[in-house]
Amino acid sequence: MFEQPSGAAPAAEPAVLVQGLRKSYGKGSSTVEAVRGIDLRVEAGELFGFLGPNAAGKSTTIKILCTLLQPTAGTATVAGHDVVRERTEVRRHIGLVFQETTLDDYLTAEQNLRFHADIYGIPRRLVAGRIEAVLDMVGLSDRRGSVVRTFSGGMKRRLEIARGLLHSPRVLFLDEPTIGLDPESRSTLWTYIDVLRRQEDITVFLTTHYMDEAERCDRIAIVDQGTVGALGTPSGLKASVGHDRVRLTTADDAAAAAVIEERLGLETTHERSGLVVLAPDGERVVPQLFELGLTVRAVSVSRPTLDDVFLAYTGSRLQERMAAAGPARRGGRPA
Ligand SMILES: Nc1ncnc2c1ncn2[C@@H]1O[C@H](COP(=O)(O)OP(=O)(O)OP(=O)(O)O)[C@@H](O)[C@H]1O
Repeated sequence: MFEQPSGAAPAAEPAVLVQGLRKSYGKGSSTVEAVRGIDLRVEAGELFGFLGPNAAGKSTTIKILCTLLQPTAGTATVAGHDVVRERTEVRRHIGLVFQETTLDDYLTAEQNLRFHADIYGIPRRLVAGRIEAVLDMVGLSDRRGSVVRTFSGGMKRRLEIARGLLHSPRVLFLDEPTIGLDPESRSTLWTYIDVLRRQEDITVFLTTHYMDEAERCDRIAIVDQGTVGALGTPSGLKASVGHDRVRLTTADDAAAAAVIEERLGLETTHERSGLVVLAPDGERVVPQLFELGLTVRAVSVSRPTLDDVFLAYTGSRLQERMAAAGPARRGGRPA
């Protein structure tokens, strides 16, 4: 029942395996069902994304996978270890970067990393080399001696990723890694995430509400109200919601619609912007429109986006939901 990543043979042991996962907070009438039965399988080496609006249950799921919360029901394994019964083993194999920063502002970048190396019991002879490697990976080697409070938001996030990688985890969890960063820092951070995926044999599991970040993933799960609405590759999910849209302005849109439907057998709709032709391959339709002898004044082709996928599977647009939640709701708990 689990969908495999395209092109890759399923590995013997998945990086993450979740079955029937549920989590409720509180008791009685104030119970919040944050996760309502999630199943998923993430293969080793994947960049897997959890895409969803505020309060969808993304952070709750990630916290369960990182052993920081106990599920109410269901099971989950990470790197082959049960998140409830084998917490120590799970923790040894994972790296975490959460929304809230947990760096010590008064220590240097290197001191923060050494502190982490001590906690994880990384053998002393390996520590210097490993610190060098992870700082290099996130482009902070030349700032190793600077105290963290002098860092920008983007640099801090990169240092946190370096720290998460220090003990060579098999799965790196990133909970909204670019939240609060400006567009340039977001883009820089993604450059480094790409570098680390090339250099480390690692699975990355991330949560996001940004469509462009979801596009970068090998596969994504669309999460809403504690359940997975859809799961697949970004291109597969987009293909699953249907057709390209060819927008047209003609001398007579009603007459054009009739000709297109009759001669090309394609469905049309009228929108404020003009006539829209729905076609499996929009680019092929454009020359056919001219061959029909229509007086076309403007034409454009657009493909379904992940936002269209989100709409198809949840009944509303992600950005509308985020806007409705408001800036004060970001990362917050229920009022
Ligand atoms: N400690 C808690 N106590 C009570 N309710 C909680 C707690 N943590 C989360 N919730 C509730 O569980 C639901 C899911 O929250 P969660 O943080 O998992 O969502 P999310 O998708 O990560 O959202 P965000 O993008 O805002 O971080 C929300 O209704 C939230 O208010």
